[in-house]
Order: sequence, then structure tokens, then C-alpha cells
Amino acid sequence: MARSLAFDVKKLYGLQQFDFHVAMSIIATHLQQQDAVLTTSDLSAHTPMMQQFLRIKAQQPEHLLFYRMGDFYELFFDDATKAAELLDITLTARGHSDGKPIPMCGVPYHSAERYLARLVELGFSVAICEQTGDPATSKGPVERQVVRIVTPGTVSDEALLKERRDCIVLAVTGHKTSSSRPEYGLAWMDVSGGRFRVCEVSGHEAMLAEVERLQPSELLFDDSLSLPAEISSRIGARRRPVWEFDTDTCYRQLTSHFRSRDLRGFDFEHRLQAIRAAGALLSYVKDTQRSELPHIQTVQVEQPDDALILDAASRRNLEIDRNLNGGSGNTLMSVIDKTATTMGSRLLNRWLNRPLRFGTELRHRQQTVADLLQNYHFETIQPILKKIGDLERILARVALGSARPRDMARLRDALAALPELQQILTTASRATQSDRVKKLAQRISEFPQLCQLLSHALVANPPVVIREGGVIAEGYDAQLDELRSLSSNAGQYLIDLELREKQRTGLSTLKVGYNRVHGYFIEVSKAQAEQMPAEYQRRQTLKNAERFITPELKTFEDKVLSANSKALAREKDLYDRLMQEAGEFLAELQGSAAALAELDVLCNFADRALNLNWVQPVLVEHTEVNITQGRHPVVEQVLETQFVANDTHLSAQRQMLIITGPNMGGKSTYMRQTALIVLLAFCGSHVPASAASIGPIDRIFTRIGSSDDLAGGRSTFMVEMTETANILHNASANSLVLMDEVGRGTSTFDGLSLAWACALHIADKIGALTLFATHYFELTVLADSYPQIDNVHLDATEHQQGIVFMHTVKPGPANQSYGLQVAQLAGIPPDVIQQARQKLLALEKLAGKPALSCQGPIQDDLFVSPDHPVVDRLRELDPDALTPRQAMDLLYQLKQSCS
Ligand SMILES: Nc1ncnc2c1ncn2[C@@H]1O[C@H](COP(=O)(O)OP(=O)(O)OP(=O)(O)O)[C@@H](O)[C@H]1O
Repeated sequence: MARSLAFDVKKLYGLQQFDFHVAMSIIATHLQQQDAVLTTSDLSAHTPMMQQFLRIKAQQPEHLLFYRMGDFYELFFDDATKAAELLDITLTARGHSDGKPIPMCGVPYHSAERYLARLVELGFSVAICEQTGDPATSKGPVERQVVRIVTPGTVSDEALLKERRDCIVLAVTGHKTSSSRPEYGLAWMDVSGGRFRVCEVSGHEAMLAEVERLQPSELLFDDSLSLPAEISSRIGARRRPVWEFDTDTCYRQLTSHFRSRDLRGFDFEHRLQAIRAAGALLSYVKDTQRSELPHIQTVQVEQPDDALILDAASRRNLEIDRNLNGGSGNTLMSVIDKTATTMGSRLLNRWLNRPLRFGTELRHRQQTVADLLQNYHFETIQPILKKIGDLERILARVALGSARPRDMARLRDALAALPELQQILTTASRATQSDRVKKLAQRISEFPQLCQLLSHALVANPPVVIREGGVIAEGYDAQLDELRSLSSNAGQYLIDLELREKQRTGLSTLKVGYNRVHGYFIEVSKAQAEQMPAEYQRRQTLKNAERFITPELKTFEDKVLSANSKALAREKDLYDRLMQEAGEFLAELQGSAAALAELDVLCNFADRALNLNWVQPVLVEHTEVNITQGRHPVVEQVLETQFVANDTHLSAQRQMLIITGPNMGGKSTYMRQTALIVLLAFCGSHVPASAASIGPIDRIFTRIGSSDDLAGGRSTFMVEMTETANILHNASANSLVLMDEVGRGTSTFDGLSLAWACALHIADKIGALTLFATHYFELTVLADSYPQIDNVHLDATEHQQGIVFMHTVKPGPANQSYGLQVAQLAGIPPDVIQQARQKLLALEKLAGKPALSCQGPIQDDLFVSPDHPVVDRLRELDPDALTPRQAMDLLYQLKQSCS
């Protein structure tokens, strides 16, 4: 129906080429206008201003409307009620509608950013409606227009952005395939960084993993998709109509933006889902920014196979940039990020969240870090990078025409620092054997012409905004200088004029003055008024004086009074041109900024390697994770005591380690450190170990910790099993799998059986490199039957005062659980511990062996429970030797011992 309607519109509007998207927009506007017409005719009793408001609001139904009135942005009706609550500001009323007061609230325009930041953080978007007409010439309300729409994922203002985090808007679409595994298309844009990426993934888990990786501030999803609550109820998630994802229209959107005939050059000509997501996203962002997005110069396809895959749960468990409480403390990022620029910090975050696979790019990174470490070159580079700052975001604002004067000054200072940087890079690359630093330096251009222009044009420390002027330096523009000197020299001119006219007329009372209503004047006393020369025209009569104007003074007045506003307008004009001129270098500047950010991250890797005593891992072609004296990068930094380093050796011959040991022994730390070392190695970083060699790993899976997903309707055990199922389905022989206490969330036998079967499946069927921590000692027997499985344990010893954790990984299984000792350490009351001890003894007696230790011989049949005493008696009994009476008595006895 929509499509046929659109064809009618095509006829109606005479569109040459059928453009479904444009047509649908016309229909939508048309319908909205009809709505607005209806509304306005209904509300003709409203003031003209309110009618204007309603007309504009009807076109922005999904955004809060900031309606500019003087020095305030006002909100009305439901917007006002909502905003007053969200921003904690006073709700008042203005006029009436239908006999009821119209709710209203407002925020001062000069502090609007603070309020915008809050709303955006809460996931709301705001349409900013400014006065665009001239109040002096307007009949009725001044003309107003929505000049931009601020949405959570498209903001580019410095005040609304987090410095060290990408601000991403993501679009998701997809379709179900015959294999019932849905194919998803994802497209995301970092408007403030000028990045546009797409990918296609297969299956639900993969899509969730991408969302977890990207952490979008805004998520647009195709209305036809049924997505789980964890996606659809995210802050900033919005349904978008299906027609926005129309393939043909999206394809055309993309080709017209990139001015290309097709999408072959971008390598996604046939990726329909990616095309749909990318096209819908591009038009959404263009619409909200009211810009053609000149800084989005390309779109890149991210191939899942190019990166080491981390599913959503593993990303969370490894606490890469967010800890399990959602904060940023004690994360890998918090330890590793000592970048000099915030653009470098954001790139580092992206790298950590998308480690590479084996390949040239990874080796290049490693080599560059090694080169930068030589002679400590990175230490001379970092201070210059600090001077350069966040070039990436400045360039985005230049492209969007929203760069502030201080942005331009920072751009100038950044460009001024480039020659010095190039010199250092030349020295560094001469000192190294590889050409990596040289190659990186070649990607960073110098911009002498632009740098000179900005230095000439801008004052040293410009104000925050252009509004009040004072941005353009003296000597840059003759016209501006003249206008400025006119207003600043006005005082002297008037003194000179007064003196001259006094002498000419000989009138002693003559003086020059100014008032707001009448402007400049020459005043004389009433008595001398009649002696004025003919060219003096009367302007105002006072009680004791007369005021005049002369043609000369009038000309001066016109010039001076307008000089100020003319100077401001001229300055604004010059500033805009300056931005345009900088915009002409945009592509090259963006390329240089990207290389600078990369240089920053690689210097950062060198810095961390040196200061944290990390080593370069050797990348080998065969499957192995061979770490000598590995440490956990984060725990090591926060511990007040010495961290105990441990080895990890996994290979095709030793695929699985069953890790036992006491609670608090260090099992989880050991497993996580292995995963983090692998992850760091695949980012090109050095690693916390004394040596490491790592083979090609395709994915890292983790099943660690327990949390329920009440909103998603999944219990702790259900979450645990879902994550385990994902591993069993998707792990390969090249995956690194961490399994921590699988099965603990259910009854002992169920849990043990599941842990047993999962471990066996991974070791026997998949062959993944696996660390399997468990408190089920029964699993340690697997090593006897499967040569690829080995036992290790975390060491602890018992002291008089209690248990001492050695945190050392030793061969073989643990021989004790120490559960009660750890509970005692945690402060469980002594009488409870005592009772637990008694119960433990009873259980051990019943089982005929220490219940929770594996000291006794390990049985092959793990799940045979100890026989009941009745069974033992029956076994010993000879029925033929019993009289009927004895048999009857025995039966009663047995019955009694069962009760
Ligand atoms: N190698 C180590 N060197 C020094 N301290 C360590 C080491 N490993 C762990 N620790 C300390 O021990 C604490 C507990 O470690 P971890 O959580 O890894 O134990 P666990 O064996 O997994 O315990 P549980 O079985 O109860 O989950 C850590 O928070 C850390 O303070």
C-alpha cells in the first residue's frame, strides 16, 4: 500500500526517478501537515505564536521541541511535563488550550548544553528550533525553524560527548533464512569521528555480541524485527519504520552519498542486509544533522573473520572497558590506557574490543611497538601528541560547520606541532631496521598552508563562541580592521569634532553627546541656539538646551552605530570561510588524524611494555598458548601484595586443564589472565609474562561468574546453560575456552553430570584449548582416560591460624576443598561452621569416604552412590537358612531401619 501510494506521489510531484525514500518522506510530511492543518484549525483560538509552535511540533512528534523565545528555549504541553520531570526544573503554564492552562517549562539558551547532555544521556532526542527571521521586519511571530536534532547517537558538540568513548548510532535490520538462523545487517556511524562501518552476521548470538562490542548510544532497529528485550529496551533504542530499510532506496542513498555508480568499490554490492542498514542509517543521520555529512567519505565492511571473536558474555566477563558493575575502574582499559590524546584512547578501546586474527596487520603493530621501544623513541613522541590533541573530533565539527573558535585554534596548534613530530619520526625510523615508523610517518601530512592561514587569521586565545567576536586577529582582514577601528576610535573623533565645531561657531556651550533614543547630537544652551549655522538641524528640545545634528555627524553616526554589528557579521563571515577553507583539506586531515591516533596507541603499547614489564609475545603458526610466568594485568596492579606469576601450557597435545583448588585459591584469576594475555597479544600489545608464544586463536569463550537475567526471564542457571550451549555449538579446535564452575547452579548430581559431559564434549569432540575450573573433584579422573586432558591445582596450605593461599598453579588435582575454612575466613559464625563440620562428617560417613576430597581411589563409575546399609544386609543374607518366623522378623527390622 505504501509503495503504491509512493507511486502516486511520484506522479504528483513529478519525480524523474522513482525514489521510494523521498516519496515516503513526502507522504509522511504531507500527513503531518494535514494533521497540523487540522490541529491549527481546531486551535484557531490559540495565539499566532502558539499556532506556529503547534505547526512545528507536528513535524517533530518523536522529539522534544526546544522552542527558542528570547533568551530561553521553551517547551510546551507533554514535552514540558516530561522535560520538567527529567531535568528537575519548574513546570509553569502559559495561556490556555481548551480552557486548560498550557504546561510550559524552559531552559536558558546559554546553559542549554547542560540540559541537552542530560536528556541525551537518558536516551531522548531534542529538536532545536531557532528564530531564523528578523524580528524587526517580521509581521506576527518571528519565523522559526528546526535547525538540528540532537539525538543520543549523533551528537558532535564537545560538551555532549564523552572524551574517551565513541558515540555510536547503530542500525540493525535482518531477515530469517530457511535455516531459521536469522541474518542480520548492522551499520554504525561515529558522527563525531567520521567513521561509517557495516557488517553482516549470522545468528542471534553474533548480533548480540556486536551490540555489546559497539555499545551504541542510539540503536535504530527495523520495526519488522522481533528483538529480545535486552536490545529493544536499551536506552536510546528506537523502532524505525520498515520502509526506511527498503533495499533499492538504501542502495541509492549510499551511491548518491559516495557519488559512485555502485557499491562494488566498497565491497558490499551484494550484502543486502548491510546495504539496508547502512542506507537507513545514513538518511537518519543526515536528517538529524541537517548536513550532507562531508566527513563521511567512505564506508568500510568489517568481516567477522578478520577479528578474534568475543561473544557478548565473554566481553563482559573479561572486563575490557567496563567492570561487572558497569563502571570503568579496575578494567583492562584502566590499566593499559596511558594514551596522549583522547582520539588515541578511543582507538585503543576499539582495538581491545576487536582484537585481530593472525596476519600482516598484527605483525606490523608488533614491529612498530618494538621500533618505538628502541632508544625510548615513544617517550619523545608522546609529549608532541599531547599538543596535537583530539584532531579527529575537531575535524568532524569542521565538516559539520559547528567547529567552535577554540576548535580552530586547537587545529592550528595541532598543525603547528606536526613538523616537529615528523622530525622525531624521521630520527626514529633511521634508528630502526624495519620501515614501520617510516610508513606510519608517511601517512601523516604537514599542512603548512592551512597552518599559516589559521595562525594569521585567529587570535592566540579565542573565546568559546564566535557570537561576541574577538576571534579573528588584527591585520587579517582590512575591512574588519576598519570597522573595528571605527567603533574604538569613535571617542577621539567626537572630541575632535566638538573642539572643531566650538572653534568654528564660537559657541562656548557647544558639546557633543549621545543618547539611545536620539543617537548622536550637538547640544547648545537655549540662549545660543539661534546662532547655529544653517546646516545644523534641530533634533530635540530640552528645557534649557537645544540638540542638533549635522550631515557630518549623521554620516558618522550611521557608520559607527552599524560598525559594531557589521564587524561581528564580518567576523562571522570570515570565520565561516575559514572553516570552509579548512574543510578543503578534510580528507587528508582525516587520514593524518587516523595515523596520529594509531601512532598514539602504538606508543602507548610501548609505554606499557616498558613501565609494566611486559614482553612481546611470539606468534606461532601451530595451535598453542604457551605462557611463562603470566600475570593478570589488572589484579597485579591493584594487589597490595606480590602477584604470583604462573605458567599456562595448552597445545594440541594438552588441550584441556582441569583446574581444582580451594575457593579464593586464584582459579578465576588464572583463567582470566590467560584470556587477557591472548587478547592483548592479538591487539599487537606486549603481554604481562616473562615469555609467551601464541598460535592462531579464532575465538575466546568464557563461562565465568553467575548472574541472572530477570528482565530477560532467565534464571542464573538458565543464563549459565545458555552460555555453555553457545560454547558447545560454536567453539573450534582453535578457540580458547574458559569454563568456571559449570553446573554449580543446580543439584549436585545434575551439576556434576553436566560438567562432566561438557568437559568431555569439548575435549573429545571439539578439541578447543580449554581451562576448566571446577569444585567437582570427580572430574579430575578424566585425565586418566584422555591424554589431552591434564590436571592442575591452585596450591594452599593449612596453618594453625587457618588457610594460606599460595596462588601457585601446581600439577595434579587438589587434595582438599577447604570450603569450610574459607567460609570461616569470610566470617560465618563459629556455631554454623561447627554444625557444618558435623554434617560434613556425617556425609562422609554415609559415603564411606571423605565426601569432598579425592584422596580415596577414584571410581570409574562416578555416579554410583554408596549402598544403603539395608542393601549390605540383604547382600550378606542366606534366605535358605532362615525360618519363616526369622524371615518375618528380619523384614520388620529392615523396614524399621529404613524409616
Ligand atoms: N596469582 C595470584 N597472586 C596473588 N594473588 C592472587 C592470585 N590469584 C588470585 N589472587 C587473589 O585471590 C583472590 C581470589 O582469586 P580468585 O577469585 O581467582 O579465586 P577462585 O579460586 O576463583 O575462587 P572461587 O572458587 O571462590 O571463585 C583474588 O581476588 C586475588 O586477590
